[in-house]
Amino acid sequence: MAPREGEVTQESTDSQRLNAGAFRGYPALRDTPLKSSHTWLAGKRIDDNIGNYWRVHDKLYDLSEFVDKHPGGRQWIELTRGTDVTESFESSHIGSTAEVLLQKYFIKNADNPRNSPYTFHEDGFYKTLKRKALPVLKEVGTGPTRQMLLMHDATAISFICLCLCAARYDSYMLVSLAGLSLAFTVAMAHNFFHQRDNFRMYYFDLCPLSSSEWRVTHAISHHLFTNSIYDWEISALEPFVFFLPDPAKNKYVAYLTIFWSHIFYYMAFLIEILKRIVCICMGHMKIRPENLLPFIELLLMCYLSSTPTTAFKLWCTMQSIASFIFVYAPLTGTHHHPDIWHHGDATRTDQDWGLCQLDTVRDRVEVTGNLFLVCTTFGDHTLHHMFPTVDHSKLPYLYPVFFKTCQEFGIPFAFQKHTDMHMGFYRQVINRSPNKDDPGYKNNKLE
Ligand code: HEM
Repeated sequence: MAPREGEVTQESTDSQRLNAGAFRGYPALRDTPLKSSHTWLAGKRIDDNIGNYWRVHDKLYDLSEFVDKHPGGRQWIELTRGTDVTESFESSHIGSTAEVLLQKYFIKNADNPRNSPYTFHEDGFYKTLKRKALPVLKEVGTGPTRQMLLMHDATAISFICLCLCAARYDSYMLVSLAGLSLAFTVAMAHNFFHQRDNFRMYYFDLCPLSSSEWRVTHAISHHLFTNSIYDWEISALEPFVFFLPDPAKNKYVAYLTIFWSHIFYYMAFLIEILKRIVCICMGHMKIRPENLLPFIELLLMCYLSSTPTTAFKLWCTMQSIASFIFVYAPLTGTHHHPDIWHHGDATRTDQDWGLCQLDTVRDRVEVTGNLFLVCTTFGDHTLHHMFPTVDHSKLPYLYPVFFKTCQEFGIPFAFQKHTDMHMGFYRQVINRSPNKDDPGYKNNKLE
């Protein structure tokens, strides 16, 4: 698709193979070698070009006074200064309280059109769905159920116990179980870092990933611009894993991806530590207290194990197993398949944000209906993308209104089989042919 009028061209270079699609320009700093939340936000500030304000739709607001008052926590507002937060604002709040409050901070109308192509029309899919979801959520609430809290605390406690026992007895069997518990704990913590500040979101930091970093690279970037060139999770693995259907994609590298993606699953957590150290040294990040949790685990294991070398080996084994389990499920089960929209594929004419989200995500039938499997393997993913701040334990209540809205808008929503999604992931990483068909569900199933 041709770039729109007024395209931001100063950031584009000849080395960029991809066009901007429906966005105004190719994202600034997208191809920087060390990709982090810092570089993504810095790039977005350049592209959105609104100075020190916050943009919601076509208006600019000064939220400086609101940072400490935000019920969702100061970080969401603080981090997004100088950017267009329309998608975050719309998807994080279900009722009208935030919208009414926002008027207090109005400064002026924006001079330029939004960089993002997504729309939120009152009669569009997303706003209609939100209106239908509101009475349901008023009745059941948006926060976690007791079962959810107990399940999460139980996996966290079992992780700590297994990790310490593994070190005490130098046991690779126990440390493998600790790795499994860690993966479950971290996956469930993903549910919590999307919500208002709460201590369970820090369970995410029990592994070398960072909840604070993921609020940007995952909650703000991936969730709002899924599978587009603004999705950090798409650009972060390039050039090793190239998800976009680019005809210029190197065929041999693409096939090799199938091989090295398996190594990546194991290494992701350990690579993250090296990346964090480099980012801290470059001044892109500050050490946060929760970042020290994996090192505290290592120190405790050194204290209990026969030798520090054994403890280190056990710790690396535990983190690698957790890494494999945590990374594998979302990567192969949610967003990647040749029939799912990726930047470069034909785009729908109606760019309603909710409809575009539907084009980029699928749900596996095998995990739906089981809260533990949903939370540990990224199930109920479509509804989670529509309502990221609603707890996973409350999402099932939204299926009736979701199905009804899909029916109203002629969307033949259907669950997929895990094997279809799994094979689709490998087909997508070697896929070099952009989809010319309209995106969306086709004949109710993926091939
Ligand atoms: C930068 C974009 C923003 C993000 C990512 C964000 C995120 C969040 C989150 C995660 C929650 C907690 C939801 C929950 O757990 O129930 C929340 C609640 C809330 N936020 Fe924001 N927020 C943003 C901007 C704003 C702005 C600009 C306002 C108003 C000026 C606002 C007002 C509120 C209010 C009133 C709540 C309480 C729940 C509600 O009434 O919807 N937020 N926000």
